[in-house]
Amino acid sequence: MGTRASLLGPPQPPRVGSAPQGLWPAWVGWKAPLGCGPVQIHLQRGAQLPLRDALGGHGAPRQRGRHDILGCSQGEGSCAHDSRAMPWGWQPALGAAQSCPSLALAGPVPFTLSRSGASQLMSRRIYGPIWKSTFGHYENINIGSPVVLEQLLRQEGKYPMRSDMALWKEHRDTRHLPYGPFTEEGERWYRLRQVLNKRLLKPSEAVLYADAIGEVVSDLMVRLRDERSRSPSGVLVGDVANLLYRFALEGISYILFETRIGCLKQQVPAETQRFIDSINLMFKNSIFATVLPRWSRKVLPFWDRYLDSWDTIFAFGKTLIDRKMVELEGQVERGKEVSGYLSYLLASGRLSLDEVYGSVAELLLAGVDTTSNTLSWALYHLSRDLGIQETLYQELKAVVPANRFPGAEDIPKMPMLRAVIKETLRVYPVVPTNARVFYEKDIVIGDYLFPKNTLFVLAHYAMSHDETYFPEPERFLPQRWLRGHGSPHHPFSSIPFGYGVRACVGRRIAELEMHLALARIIQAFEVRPDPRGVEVTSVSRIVLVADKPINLEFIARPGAP
Ligand code: HEM
Repeated sequence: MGTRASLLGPPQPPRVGSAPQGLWPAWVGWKAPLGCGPVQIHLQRGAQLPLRDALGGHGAPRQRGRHDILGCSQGEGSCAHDSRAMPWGWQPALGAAQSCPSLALAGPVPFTLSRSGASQLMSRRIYGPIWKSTFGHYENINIGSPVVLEQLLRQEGKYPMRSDMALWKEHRDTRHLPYGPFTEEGERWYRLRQVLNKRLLKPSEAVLYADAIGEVVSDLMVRLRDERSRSPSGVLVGDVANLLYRFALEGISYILFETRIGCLKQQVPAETQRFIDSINLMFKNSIFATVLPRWSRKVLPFWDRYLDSWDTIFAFGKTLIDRKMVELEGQVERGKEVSGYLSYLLASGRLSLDEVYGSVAELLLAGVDTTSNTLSWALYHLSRDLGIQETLYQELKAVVPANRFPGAEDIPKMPMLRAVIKETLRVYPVVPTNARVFYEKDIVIGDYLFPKNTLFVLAHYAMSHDETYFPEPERFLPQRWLRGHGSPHHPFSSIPFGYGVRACVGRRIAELEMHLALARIIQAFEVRPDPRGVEVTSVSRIVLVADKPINLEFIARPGAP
């Protein structure tokens, strides 16, 4: 049955150590080896046809042109493909002068990786809606069309798998810790998600955290005013992503632990700072663990540092959870009703205490860079398009009286506010590449059958920048999401929170945080660009981040509460 057909894709990169298929199985901008050639893949049915012919009627592979365009001629140049699977298909790209807030403390790392989704776009343009790429011995099938993506994702089974997260699992296995929602698979994952989803995923349940988030937003505003007043002009805030990182970490910690951890204090508590440093160290050292051969773990310090930083992350969570346990026991003894997410998890009786430790650590990690970077991009664009910002401000003024702050009940009445976040996530899908492995069954797309365990890489950046669905895709136009405006787009063309039962569990919390914070900032300030006119672009580093600090001016609005 199995036959070989040429499938377009970049040439074979060299092997760099024993990149595990998992956390970041493949990500370094690699040098093209001698003898770049068309990549072969086993396909069944429709034998001998290039896959792109079957899908879109494109012509035969333009092998030479492909190499020229990708700067991948024999023996020189480097192909920095985005299309390799990461934690969720993410790619870290460290080494630029500025860094993602969570990585900033770790200092520069000697790797420079892919710039934004440009290479995804390039590959999609050259190869069509679906193409193959390889890294070491890993073969990826890249999906760059929402039509094909829909065909693929509609075939998901009950237990979808993103990628095998081997590196994270290694830590849990070494330390005998349970897996969380990212690392767990199959039936056990399903059971975990059923518990975690409750009290997080339904909009009506997420809204219960509005007061907690409002409290953290108030502290963000205090910090923002403080930083601004300390600038020479009295209005400039440098590196807003850093401030928003502290906001997002405080917000998600407050929701998860029902405890404030002091990220927005002028002096961050030492315990919290150690925890923040450990997140950075974990990401940094996992990069070494991905690219360096296994034997080097015994002779170089990165592996121990990787494990140690995870231990600190878990220990931080464990301390807060244990503290809460004691508090809860007291409350239950006094016959008091318990509320809050952690209380719910602990009281549900459906997770062991160990499972709660494992899940909370992974929820915490997922909920910080994602929201803070999205908010930073939204502010960056609003500062550059004062017309859009004014429309948003007028909407806000019409809905929220000047004597109070915006609340969760106002959000449904503010379509422009929601459109700004949607458009931000379209232009900067914070997870630019996701992945799926269908381990339960073979997959049919068009005329082709992919054997089970094929790694599909979902090129979300390319899809949400496709002009077929989003005219002038590089322009920030929130109005395209407003009813009666803009052209219809394919439902799978921009899915920043993923799809189906494995989609983001924190979506509603993230949206609530972003909407409330943005509304409060715009209510209080007119946001203007850095007067030095610094142009910022995106780079893929685990999540899509700014390539340099975003500095913005915050001009107080008269009469703001
Ligand atoms: C702008 C904010 C966010 C974006 C764009 C985002 C995006 C995503 C995406 C694309 C996925 C993969 C979905 C899939 O494979 O189909 C995901 C998974 C996940 N997200 Fe988020 N996320 C955000 C915020 C959050 C927050 C605040 C939390 C924590 C409360 C969170 C927790 C998670 C977890 C635990 C998973 C793994 C779910 C699983 O594998 O079952 N995310 N997110």
